[in-house]
Amino acid sequence: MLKSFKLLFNCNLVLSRSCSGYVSRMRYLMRLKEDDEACREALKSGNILLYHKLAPLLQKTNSGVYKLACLKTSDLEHILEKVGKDKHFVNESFLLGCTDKGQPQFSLEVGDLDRRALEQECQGLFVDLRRAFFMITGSESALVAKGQALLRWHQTNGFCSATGQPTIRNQSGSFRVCPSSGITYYPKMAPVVIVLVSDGSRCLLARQAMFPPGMYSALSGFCDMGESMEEALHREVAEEVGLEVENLQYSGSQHWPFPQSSFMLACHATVNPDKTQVNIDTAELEDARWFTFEEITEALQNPPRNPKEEPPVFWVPPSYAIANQLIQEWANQQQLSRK
Ligand SMILES: NC(=O)C1=CN([C@@H]2O[C@H](COP(=O)(O)OP(=O)(O)OC[C@H]3O[C@@H](n4cnc5c(N)ncnc54)[C@H](OP(=O)(O)O)[C@@H]3O)[C@@H](O)[C@H]2O)C=CC1
Ligand SMILES: [Mg+2]
Repeated sequence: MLKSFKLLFNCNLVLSRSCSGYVSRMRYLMRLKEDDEACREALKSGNILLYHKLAPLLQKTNSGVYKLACLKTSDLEHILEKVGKDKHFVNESFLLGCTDKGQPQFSLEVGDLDRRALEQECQGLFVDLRRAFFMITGSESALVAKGQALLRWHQTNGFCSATGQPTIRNQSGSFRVCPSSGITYYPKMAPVVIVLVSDGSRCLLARQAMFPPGMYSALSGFCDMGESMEEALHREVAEEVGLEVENLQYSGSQHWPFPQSSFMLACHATVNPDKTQVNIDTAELEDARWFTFEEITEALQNPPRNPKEEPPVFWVPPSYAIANQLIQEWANQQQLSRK
């Protein structure tokens, strides 16, 4: 009894400590978003992710793998001066978040500066984001995507859509405002549903003509104005493959930076095993097919190393994509039900 009480007490202590750490970090970030002066101050001791025309800077570690480059602000000021730019340019950075230890993180676009000179000074490489996703670890993927998305949003929201006047950012970059109309613009994501449809023993994957050769993914589509996630899901499956789904089960969500920021809402769904005949909307999809557990397991176990150079006949999106999570979950569930 005493032992279990102690255990409970210790658990609560750990929970409340980690919780208060999380809460204080979120409150700190909230203050940086609201207080320009505090944000400028935080930048001085922060880390900055660099992007050249939206391509993030990666650095090779001693062990030969690539990681996202996070430069100290003071180091970056020095580098900027070396490539002929005023060091105060760092103030153009946007706040992304903070590390577990409370160190603020920012992103900065340096597309106007000489790419090669910067790469040399930073001992790194600017890499297209899609390629970068194959080179860095999963935990860095969300941060690098967020950094790019925020930069892109600011680049395309420089003018008020009501007055045509330039909008002005706050220091953190959490909004832009039009001084003339008073309209405040906040960074936006477009909601997208993504669904893995199963008939009980197979799952349905599709490909668009623009996908890399051989890659099939779960069905997806943008939500229409005023639609719920469930309505969008039913509609997209009906539109794209002519099927009626049931038993929707929420799986998770993900911010997706391509081609603009999407907010992916991922679900599983089933169809009646007697009604699995697909009728493809060829304007949207090049192909849609039912895949067996064996085909899926093979694809999950053997992801292509370099899909551009040696595309396999069939492969699924890589692990950083939420489509991969859906496919993994489906395969795990199939495995359990076969035991
Ligand atoms: N993370 C993941 O695992 C996955 C992510 N995705 C992402 O999901 C998103 C949507 O997928 P997709 O199946 O192509 O979508 P849809 O099935 O809705 O098809 C795209 C269509 O939507 C139009 N469109 C483009 N942007 C928007 C918008 N913001 N709102 C409404 N309609 C729009 C396009 O028109 P137009 O003719 O102008 O191009 C195009 O006709 C994409 O960004 C894709 O990259 C998809 C699969 C997996
Ligand atoms: Mg679609």
